[in-house]
Amino acid sequence: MTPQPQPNPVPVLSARDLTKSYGRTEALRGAGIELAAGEILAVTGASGSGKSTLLHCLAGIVTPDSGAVSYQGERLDQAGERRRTELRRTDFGVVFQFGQLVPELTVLDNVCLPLLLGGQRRAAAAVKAEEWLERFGVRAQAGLRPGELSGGQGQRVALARALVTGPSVVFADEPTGALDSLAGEQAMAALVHAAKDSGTSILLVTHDARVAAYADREVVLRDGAPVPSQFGTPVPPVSPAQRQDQS
Ligand SMILES: Nc1ncnc2c1ncn2[C@@H]1O[C@H](COP(=O)(O)OP(=O)(O)OP(=O)(O)O)[C@@H](O)[C@H]1O
Repeated sequence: MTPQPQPNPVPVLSARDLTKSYGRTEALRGAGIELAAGEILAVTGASGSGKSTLLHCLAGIVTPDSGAVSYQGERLDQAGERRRTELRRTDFGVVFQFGQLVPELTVLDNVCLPLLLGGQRRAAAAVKAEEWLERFGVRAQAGLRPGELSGGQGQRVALARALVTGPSVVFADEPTGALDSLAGEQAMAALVHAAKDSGTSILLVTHDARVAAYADREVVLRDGAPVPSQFGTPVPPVSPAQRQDQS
């Protein structure tokens, strides 16, 4: 018998029985999920199935109507806005489809920003930011402004900014959704490499099977709840050669 994937006994992040409605729309209907330390989990599903809402609840951006969200044993759904903002600054990294870089700041300053907000000195922040720009292959662009970057470069800068604080969890909502397939592949490969290197967990929302193939495990949402089981199914490994074939 094929062994069934088991949830990590002490997940870094977990949610159970989440519900969330917007007016009469039930975005989440009893959704549960567990994310292990260092795990890359893809949340997939049709448009409107509740993927982004689930990510927002897990990241403490949205408060569920009912159910529990726990981060390292702390109830996020019961935490105040100040604590949730603090966690997003210190423990979580967030990246969306459009990187949301600050257009007036240089690439380097964009990546320094979360460190400066966390109280680090500028010189130390710049050293760290340059390291992460290097890891994502965009150090040469450090002095440019976001408007001068290609879509792929901009998204890799956004990923560097999400990881520069050394978060435990990165929430990535369609991080390659605005990119062509090659740029998307490069950004995903860089993200997975960096996360595995630093032991960062990633919650990855995507509707793209090729992006989901980078994950360790996949949970499919349908109508606001996971199918077929709360703990998801492992994603079959996809070799780089197969990925090339698919692009
Ligand atoms: N802020 C909001 N106000 C009103 N309705 C919302 C809001 N956010 C989400 N919804 C609704 O909740 C449902 C789930 O939306 P959600 O964005 O979570 O789905 P999704 O799976 O991420 O979709 P997509 O893949 O299209 O981004 C949808 O019917 C959506 O219209």
